[in-house]
Amino acid sequence: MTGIGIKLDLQRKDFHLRINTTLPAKGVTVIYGHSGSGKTTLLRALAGLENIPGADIQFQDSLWQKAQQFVPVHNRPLGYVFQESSLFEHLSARKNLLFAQKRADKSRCKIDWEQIVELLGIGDLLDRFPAQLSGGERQRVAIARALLVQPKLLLMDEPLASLDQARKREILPYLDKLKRELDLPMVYVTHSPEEVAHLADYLVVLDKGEIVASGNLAETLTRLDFPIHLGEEAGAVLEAKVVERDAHWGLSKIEISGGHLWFRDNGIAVGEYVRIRIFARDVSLAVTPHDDTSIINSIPATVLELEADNHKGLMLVRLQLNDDIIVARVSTLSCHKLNVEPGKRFWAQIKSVAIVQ
Ligand SMILES: Nc1ncnc2c1ncn2[C@@H]1O[C@H](COP(=O)(O)OP(=O)(O)OP(=O)(O)O)[C@@H](O)[C@H]1O
Repeated sequence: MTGIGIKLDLQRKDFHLRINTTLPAKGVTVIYGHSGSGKTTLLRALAGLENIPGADIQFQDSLWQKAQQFVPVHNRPLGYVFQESSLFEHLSARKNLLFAQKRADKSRCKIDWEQIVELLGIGDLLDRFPAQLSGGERQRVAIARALLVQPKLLLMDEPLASLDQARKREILPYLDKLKRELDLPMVYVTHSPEEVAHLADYLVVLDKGEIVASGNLAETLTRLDFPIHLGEEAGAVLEAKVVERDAHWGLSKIEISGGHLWFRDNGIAVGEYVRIRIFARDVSLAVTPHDDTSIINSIPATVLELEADNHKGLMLVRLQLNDDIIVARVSTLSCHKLNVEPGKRFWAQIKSVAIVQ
């Protein structure tokens, strides 16, 4: 098996957790849901911090739990980062890291000290004790410590939850870097839409102990039957690369799978990858590409499906642009006039693009 198989059924007073899924063993899987939906319990069961009778847990070819067999947490090759950093208070940051390094399985020394210290920007903090670190710095050291155990899987349970907004913004780029530079699968629990937009490759949405949606981020976010709104609006998150900057007009050109888009330049260098959000309200449809409108972005798109929005005058239309999917909010009248139906080709006019930062 190539993924992470999880099957469990747990009844606790009025809380019932029922999971039967296979998560990818690559990239970042985000488990997203409201408080009390069962995210932490699921992560703890996967880690072996919780022994749920009858559960089946398999990581690639290794059985971690089945019938009477239960591999305890210290024998599972994983790193765990908690909501509040669990550093040893009496040890300096360096000694906390050395402790992890000693515990590491020497046969798997893939992640090296220098690389981790550099990636997490903690070189200047190593001689400080946890009490001398800010919340964000402590979490960076805690992540480094989890990585120096040389895990095959990194589990993170709301690692930014105890931080204020400014500190969260400070740490997200480090998590982005880890994701891009380490070939390490991660399962990341959060109830923050911002962290989903930033980090998720695969999304699992939990509600009252059940998975109500799961799949690749683009697929899951753009579902019309169960719209998951990151923030106040339906929309899509896409990966893009900055390919040109036009200083004269103050614009940047980014490449997505279906073509390119221009948006307000915000200083990101050519060659950098970014994630962008395109809200359904900013996408309209046209039969032909226009140059008589103020909208500069027009991309060929095929209608996948459409569904009534929560107002009868509006429809949500799911559109395929090569490998990417976006959603447009269009009036029911326009859908009727333009005869919008699955399989038809249009030009998606995209009014604005938000960079996920
Ligand atoms: N050890 C326990 N004993 C009894 N009930 C528990 C225990 N741990 C969690 N629960 C209950 O199980 C349910 C799911 O809790 P869990 O912590 O998994 O949710 P969560 O989605 O991670 O929530 P949050 O985002 O608030 O951390 C809640 O109703 C919680 O009160």
